[in-house]
Parts: sequence; structure tokens; C-alpha cells
Amino acid sequence: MNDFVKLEGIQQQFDKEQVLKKVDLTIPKGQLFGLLGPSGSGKTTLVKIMIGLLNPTKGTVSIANQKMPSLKQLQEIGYMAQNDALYSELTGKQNLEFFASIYGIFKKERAERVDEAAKIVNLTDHLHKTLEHYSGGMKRRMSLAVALLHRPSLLILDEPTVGIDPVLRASIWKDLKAIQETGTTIIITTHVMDEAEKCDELALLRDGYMIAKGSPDELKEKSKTETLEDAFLYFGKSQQVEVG
Ligand SMILES: Nc1ncnc2c1ncn2[C@@H]1O[C@H](COP(=O)(O)OP(=O)(O)OP(=O)(O)O)[C@@H](O)[C@H]1O
Repeated sequence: MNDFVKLEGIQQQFDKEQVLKKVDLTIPKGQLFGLLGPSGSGKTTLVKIMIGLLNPTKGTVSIANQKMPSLKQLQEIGYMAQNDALYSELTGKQNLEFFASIYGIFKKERAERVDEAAKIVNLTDHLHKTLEHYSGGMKRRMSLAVALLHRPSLLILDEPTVGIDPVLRASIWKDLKAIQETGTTIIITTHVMDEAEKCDELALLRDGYMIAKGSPDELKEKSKTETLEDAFLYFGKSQQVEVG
């Protein structure tokens, strides 16, 4: 009923490698949802399927009851890829203005949206600099601002804090919580356990299977472990799917 994102029987095969074996997953509206799994477990592949960048070998995705890919739903999604796709020779402001035009934001609204997105990620004072003079963390925050320009109702972030120092990481998480409070559903991929702890719910991915799903507390309780890391190892061994 409250399933905002729904994945049914998702399988993905690349040549002979079956990267996703059968993933069924539902994510309610308004959640900050984490996809947790080691490198190569299929997190990026799964989010690319969610937004229609990849057509799954089998299975279906629907967002807000609309089967994907749907042009209408795509306009509701903000996506931040693992690699920053920004223009280093342009200033922060020019980057935001360029992507705002790509998103089809009307000219008279652009300045307001650019200011709004820059403010959320704390880059207002740096908008005049070209991106070649941004630090790695600033570029990640700029990518987040780009993903926010069109005020998406679903924000999908692929490892947004990789390579970012702990202070900035904390500041990005503060931003994410603030964005969630505006009613935005957020899906984030991570392999960092302390980030996973901050999510409302998690899906644990291993070798292309979803081995468990639930809130961090539920997962620890069900596995009778103290940490998410141990819970992950427990579910990995039993290879069972627990739905919280
Ligand atoms: N286009 C592709 N063609 C062939 N193999 C691919 C392709 N995309 C991904 N893979 C393979 O799929 C597997 C899962 O990759 P994916 O990027 O989804 O993992 P991940 O969990 O996001 O990893 P990481 O945390 O390192 O980003 C890997 O073995 C990868 O090599």
C-alpha cells in the first residue's frame, strides 16, 4: 500500500555472470533506505535498474505504482552516480545553471533553484570558483546539489560519501536527514557500517542476493548480534531472506 519503490524478481546477467540473482524489494515513501553490501555485490547495478539506466534481464520496477522506465517518474528522481559528472572548467554556479536547464527548469525559476540547492549542501560561498579548484568533498556536494535541483521526490545516491573525510561525511548526513524531512524518499548505497546504522531500513546484498532486510535494530536482534557487521556475516552464512 505504502510501497513507493517496488522491485519484483529482478535478475541481471552480464555475459555469463549473473550479478543479481533474484531481488524482490519494497521501499516505503519517505524512508531513508540503505543498500548495504561489499564491493561487487550488485548495489550500483540495482540502482541503475531502479532508475531505468539498465534494463534488467528479468523482473520489473515500479515507482509510485508506475512501471519503470516512465518519463513521468524519471522527472521525480534525483540520481547521484559514483563518479562526479561535472564540468571542471565551469564555476559551481554555471554547473548548477547548466543542469537546471537540462532538467527543463524554467529560466525565471533557475536562480532560486540554484540558490536553494547550493544552500542545502553548503556551497553558497564557493559558487564563483571553477570546479577545478574544488576539493573532492566539494565536488561530491556539488553532485548532490545537481541531483536536488528539480526537487525530486526520490533521491538515489550511489556511495555519496566515498573519499570524503569524517567531518564532511557528517555534514552530508545532516543534509540528507534535512532533505528526508521535506518528505523526500532517499535510497543510498554504502559499504560503510556506521552509515548503514543511520538508515531507517536496510537491504543487505551479497553475491547478487538480498540476504536480509529490516531496520538496523531489527537486523541485529534477529541475528542476535551487537553490530551490523556481525549481523551481515550471520545472514551471509545462513543465506536466508528475512523481511523486517
Ligand atoms: N556493464 C557491465 N558489464 C559487465 N559486468 C558488469 C557491468 N556492470 C557491472 N558489472 C559487474 O557486476 C558486478 C556488480 O557490480 P556493481 O557495480 O553493481 O557492484 P557494487 O556492489 O556497486 O560495487 P562497488 O561497491 O564496488 O561499487 C561486478 O562483478 C561488476 O564487474
